Amino acid sequence: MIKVGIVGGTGYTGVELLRLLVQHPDVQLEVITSRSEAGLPVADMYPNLRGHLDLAFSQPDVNTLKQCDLVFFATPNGIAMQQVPELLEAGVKVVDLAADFRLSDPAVWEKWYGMPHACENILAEAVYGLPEINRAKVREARLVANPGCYPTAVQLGFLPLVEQGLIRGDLVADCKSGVSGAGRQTHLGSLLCEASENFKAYGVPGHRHLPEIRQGLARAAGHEIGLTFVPHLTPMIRGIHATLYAQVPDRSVDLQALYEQRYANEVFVDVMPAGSHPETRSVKGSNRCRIAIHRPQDGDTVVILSAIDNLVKGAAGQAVHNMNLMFGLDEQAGLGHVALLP
Ligand SMILES: NC(=O)C1=CN([C@@H]2O[C@H](COP(=O)(O)OP(=O)(O)OC[C@H]3O[C@@H](n4cnc5c(N)ncnc54)[C@H](OP(=O)(O)O)[C@@H]3O)[C@@H](O)[C@H]2O)C=CC1
Ligand SMILES: CC(=O)N[C@@H](CCC(=O)OP(=O)(O)O)C(=O)O
Repeated sequence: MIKVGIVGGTGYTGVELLRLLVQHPDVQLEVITSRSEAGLPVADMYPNLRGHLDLAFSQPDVNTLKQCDLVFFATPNGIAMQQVPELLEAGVKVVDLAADFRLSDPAVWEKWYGMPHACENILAEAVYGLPEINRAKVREARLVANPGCYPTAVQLGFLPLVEQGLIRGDLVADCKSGVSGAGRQTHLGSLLCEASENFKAYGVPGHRHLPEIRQGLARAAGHEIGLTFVPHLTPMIRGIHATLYAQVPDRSVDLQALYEQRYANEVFVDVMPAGSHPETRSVKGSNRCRIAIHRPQDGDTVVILSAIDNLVKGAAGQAVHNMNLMFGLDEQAGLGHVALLP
């Protein structure tokens, strides 16, 4: 059994990790931290875990975490990078659900996250944990940077086009997220009266996922790619829906076949029949990304639709997938959940 710790067990991604890990055949949960709830049995706070987990929250303490084989950080940005060097030194593997190790250039990190990077020296060894691109590297990694939720949906949607060099001009990613994407901490925009019966764009001048998506697409293409990324907040709890636009002048390419071949061996990416409309509820609670390709009759514009659950494929599920790869387990272990519909 792999001994696992979670730093930040009271947040939405933390409790989603717990939901997945209590059902994982190869995992023993050792440590679940919370500064605010230390001492409280986890199942008292999250009754969905009653009967599945007999463990209390504890204060984050690096010496206790060193007893684990792997630690997930489900904490705000800037926390993991303060403890990761010591954990790696002690032989503990790490998956960070925050952004601390996603951007390879520390200057870009500082620009977008507003603080200097605490351990630039280990940035280079961190593997960007999108298994559909980096499976082999994740298998060898000690430190995995779990991708952001929007970057997961957008990169998986654009990758086959970008890898084949089929795109002309800039890309557009028009994305919508449920409110759980903002986390469990209190802030005005997440209140029922603010977020329900409402729909709005945000972060238009520049969202911190923009450099992450551009970095991933540039690596796939071998050169920089222009991208307009506009996130929106929708009145739902879970889910991301990305409507992606690309100029693909070459009409001779069978895009449906291209996508089907690219993801043929990817159990967590479902290329739907041509002309489908993936819905967020068709991935709710599951680790799937569902993708559909639309090629209108006229013009060069291709429209790709991509849907994920932000807390699963966009966070905790992808983190468990990465753990499975890092420990040579069945990739699907603990991730067999069918989406909740309706
Ligand atoms: N929500 C989402 O859809 C996604 C989130 N992410 C990322 O995952 C991370 C967690 O997100 P989410 O679960 O939504 O966040 P939440 O705000 O819901 O939870 C944050 C957790 O971190 C703990 N925490 C906060 N500060 C510290 C600290 N200084 N030291 C140790 N623990 C701390 C909190 O518990 P306590 O204060 O009691 O210690 C809490 O358990 C974030 O970096 C987020 O950007 C990534 C993809 C998707
Ligand atoms: C709806 C909402 O607020 N979503 C969050 C993004 C999700 C997130 O947690 O960011 P990371 O993936 O970088 O960790 C936001 O736009 O800031």
